[in-house]
Amino acid sequence: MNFRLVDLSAEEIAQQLSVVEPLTDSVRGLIDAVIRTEVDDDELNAAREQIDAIVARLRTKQKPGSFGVQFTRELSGLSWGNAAVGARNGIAPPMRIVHHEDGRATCDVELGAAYEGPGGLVHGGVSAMLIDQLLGEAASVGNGLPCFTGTLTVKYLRPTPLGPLSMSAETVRREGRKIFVRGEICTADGPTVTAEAIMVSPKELPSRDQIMKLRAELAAQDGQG
Ligand SMILES: CCCCCCCC(=O)SCCNC(=O)CCNC(=O)[C@H](O)C(C)(C)COP(=O)(O)OP(=O)(O)OC[C@H]1O[C@@H](n2cnc3c(N)ncnc32)[C@H](O)[C@@H]1OP(=O)(O)O
Repeated sequence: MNFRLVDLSAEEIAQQLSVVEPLTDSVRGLIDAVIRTEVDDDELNAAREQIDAIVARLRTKQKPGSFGVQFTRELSGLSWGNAAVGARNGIAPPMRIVHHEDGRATCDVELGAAYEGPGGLVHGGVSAMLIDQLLGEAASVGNGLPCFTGTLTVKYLRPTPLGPLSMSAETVRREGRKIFVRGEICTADGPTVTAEAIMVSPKELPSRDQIMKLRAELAAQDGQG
């Protein structure tokens, strides 16, 4: 797993997010506009040239590979490339704000044209991804144990319309490193999707000793700087 410590304060993270989140929203706007625009072919070609120029501008300085998951010294995870919730990922549905209360995770999301499967309806794989993420967060944050999805079972009760949706997830029980969770996606008329999962906290997570060693290395770098 691509795991890295970064030396950023809460203020520095907030500052970076204040720049990155509007950029990601603009990318989401671009994706939506490309799907729905009715301008003519000349306009489409002109738009493509402008988009290619922006891509070239961003590529002048770029990380190799993926964003990975960076952790602060306080061990907050910055998974900004994440497919479901990445702050820098315009493909990720806009579901970054997740509330945790009494072991229950809840989240509101509004899905537009980019998430369509059947006409006017949410793609089943998108529903599975959204609920998988929330189930994982309920298991991980609710139990203080970082978890991977072991088994995910999704039941599509009725079609999920594009538009505003609310989601919830909670832990049902825990057996050692296995956390059994359940959740649902709802419209104002009630659930459209229910899901159950077994989330497993991997035995090969970086140990506390490894994390402390990385923190000590960062502190030593500070001393040299
Ligand atoms: C805030 C964070 C939100 C996170 C949301 C993340 C959502 C994701 O997308 S995660 C990515 C998708 N998932 C994966 O890629 C997982 C791939 N699989 C793996 O990495 C491993 O197989 C993993 C971590 C599931 C288990 O590995 P490991 O720690 O070696 O488990 P292992 O020691 O064999 O088994 C531990 C227990 O879990 C059970 N178990 C193992 N794999 C599974 C499974 N796939 N499903 C159900 N149970 C399982 C075992 O039976 C065992 O149970 P028991 O203790 O009762 O005998």
